Amino acid sequence: MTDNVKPPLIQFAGVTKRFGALTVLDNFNFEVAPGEKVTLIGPSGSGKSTVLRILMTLEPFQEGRLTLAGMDYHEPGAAAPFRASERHLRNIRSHVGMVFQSFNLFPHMSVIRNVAEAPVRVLGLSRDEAQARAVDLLALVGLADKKDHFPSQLSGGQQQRVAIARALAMRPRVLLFDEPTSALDPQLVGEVLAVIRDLAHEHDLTMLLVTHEMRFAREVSDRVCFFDKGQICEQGSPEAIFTAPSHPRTCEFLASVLG
Ligand SMILES: Nc1ncnc2c1ncn2[C@@H]1O[C@H](COP(=O)(O)OP(=O)(O)OP(=O)(O)O)[C@@H](O)[C@H]1O
Repeated sequence: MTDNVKPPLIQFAGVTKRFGALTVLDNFNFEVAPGEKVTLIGPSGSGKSTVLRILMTLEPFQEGRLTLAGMDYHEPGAAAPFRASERHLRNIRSHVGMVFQSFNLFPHMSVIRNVAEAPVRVLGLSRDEAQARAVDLLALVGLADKKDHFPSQLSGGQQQRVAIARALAMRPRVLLFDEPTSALDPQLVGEVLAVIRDLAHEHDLTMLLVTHEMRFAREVSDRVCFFDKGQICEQGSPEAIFTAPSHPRTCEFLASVLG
């Protein structure tokens, strides 16, 4: 009989992360399979964003092991805090896309250049190749007609859709979303969630999301993890977590956010 279980794409093994005296992750273990869509939910300050920021190499961690597609974040003999050379971190980062709360577009570049720039500079694509890729991705997020606009000419929802296209342009192994709609006016949230929902349903991309949008988490996730004080207290299918949570902290949290 063949074993169909794929090795994890992401593996946190006993990771500890401290900010000075504050321990945010304590011996944290977490795996994500290729193609899986996983949502982290939980109270403010529980460490959800820190997990994404570590994956994006924006934060070092002190103990344990983290791998992405078999690549170890730490290099033997490399110095703290990252215990990896800048070159090594850059290589890992090129496989990870991240969409932040604030869209962080380059204000002086047109929309198409915002999307095409990193594939040229980091991946070495020709301008023509990168622009063709950008045109396709702008069509995917419904912004083909805005390619020559500048970020200041777009709504927040449109800017966030450009940020999604920009992250996809690097063809990442994993796409991270850190509260992608928190900075948006309520009437603009839907269009961004719709783009992410389509991506989740139609692509085999691995996605890790931190969101306070519970209905959305339920719709897009293969697995929902409830986070509290740097630990996953409970995890399971959206159905299991939202309709039959078993951990008292999950029940308390969901009662507070769902009313
Ligand atoms: N750069 C930093 N320096 C010091 N403490 C930090 C730093 N970044 C985060 N923290 C602390 O680490 C803890 C976890 O923060 P994190 O942002 O990961 O939580 P979160 O679950 O994503 O919360 P939220 O839902 O509010 O974004 C918090 O207590 C936060 O104050």
